[in-house]
Amino acid sequence: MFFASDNWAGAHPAIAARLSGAAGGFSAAYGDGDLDKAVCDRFGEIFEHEVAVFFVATGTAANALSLASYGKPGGISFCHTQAHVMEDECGAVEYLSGGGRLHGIGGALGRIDPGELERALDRFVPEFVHAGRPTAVSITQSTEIGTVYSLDEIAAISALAKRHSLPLHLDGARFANALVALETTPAEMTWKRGVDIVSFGGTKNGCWCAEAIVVFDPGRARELAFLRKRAGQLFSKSRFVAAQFDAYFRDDLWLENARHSNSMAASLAAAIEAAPGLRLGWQPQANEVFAVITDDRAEKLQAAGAAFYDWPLPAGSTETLGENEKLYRFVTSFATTAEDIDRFASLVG
Ligand SMILES: Cc1ncc(COP(=O)(O)O)c(C=O)c1O
Ligand SMILES: C[C@@H](O)[C@H](N)C(=O)O
Repeated sequence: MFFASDNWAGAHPAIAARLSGAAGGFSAAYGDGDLDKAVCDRFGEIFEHEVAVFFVATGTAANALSLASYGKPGGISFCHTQAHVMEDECGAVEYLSGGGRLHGIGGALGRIDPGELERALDRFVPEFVHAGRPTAVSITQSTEIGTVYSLDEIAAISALAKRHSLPLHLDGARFANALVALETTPAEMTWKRGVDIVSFGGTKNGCWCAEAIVVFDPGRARELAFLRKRAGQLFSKSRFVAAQFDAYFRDDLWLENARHSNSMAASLAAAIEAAPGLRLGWQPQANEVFAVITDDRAEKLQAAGAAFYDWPLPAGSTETLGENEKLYRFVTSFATTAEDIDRFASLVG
């Protein structure tokens, strides 16, 4: 019963097999191989748009390089106050953008509040050097607390960014989970709603180690090519990332994995709601479940083998924690089974 993170899950067997299958023979290196090109073309088909694609090793690299590619001296990227780029990337954005800053915007349940974003952006007077200057807006989809922006919410944030001539970045470490939750298409959830650049995550959804930056304006690609190399993120044997995405997209495995992961989260949430003395922090929309549990019961669950950990209450939460209660985060994955959920339910019942 490992609910600590989908980063704990292994690789899907089909992806592992494809990776091994790509091991033999020779292929041009550094992204110039036939498989690299075929997979990049596949990204274009999936997004229904001409794209430039850059494989990188981690979601942090994808986020930091995406925002750095729009960086300028005094640049500021706007993100949610509890965004991963703000709280869990060790200053990667600031470092790779040569000193760019992050400005946190509030909003309930992990989603940027458009009114707060508008007020923050309106405070910046062009060319007033002392304050620096906005360079990008970044949203996380699905968010760090398992919620999802609706298509209209993405469009509203994008409209604000565009009013200030800013690009919109989407941290899609869990892109597939959000996509199937909204039952929409990659095009509808990105460029058709004004998203300019995507950190496209595969690692948490069945890949060994496969992340990609997807750029809808190929004119910006040249900058990213140099930023990626300088960051040490250009794989020499990039065919092994391409092979993973080849299997990931084949027969819509990526969507099947995400649907399974989300459905396991819904089952886990139901088990929590049915359990005496436990309660959900909020309804999950993707593959992350947050629950309020007393310390003693959490300890018993962890002693029985359930891996999960406590999490700070999100901004805008109406939840109040009792003296011996904490909020805990549970993350499901393609590898979570119904037996895991049943075992958890039997322990909390
Ligand atoms: C929302 C979000 N974005 C980005 C990342 C970064 O991914 P990585 O840990 O591979 O750098 C994570 C990590 O799990 C994440 O949860
Ligand atoms: C750092 C931690 O939050 C990681 N991104 C996870 O989702 O497990």
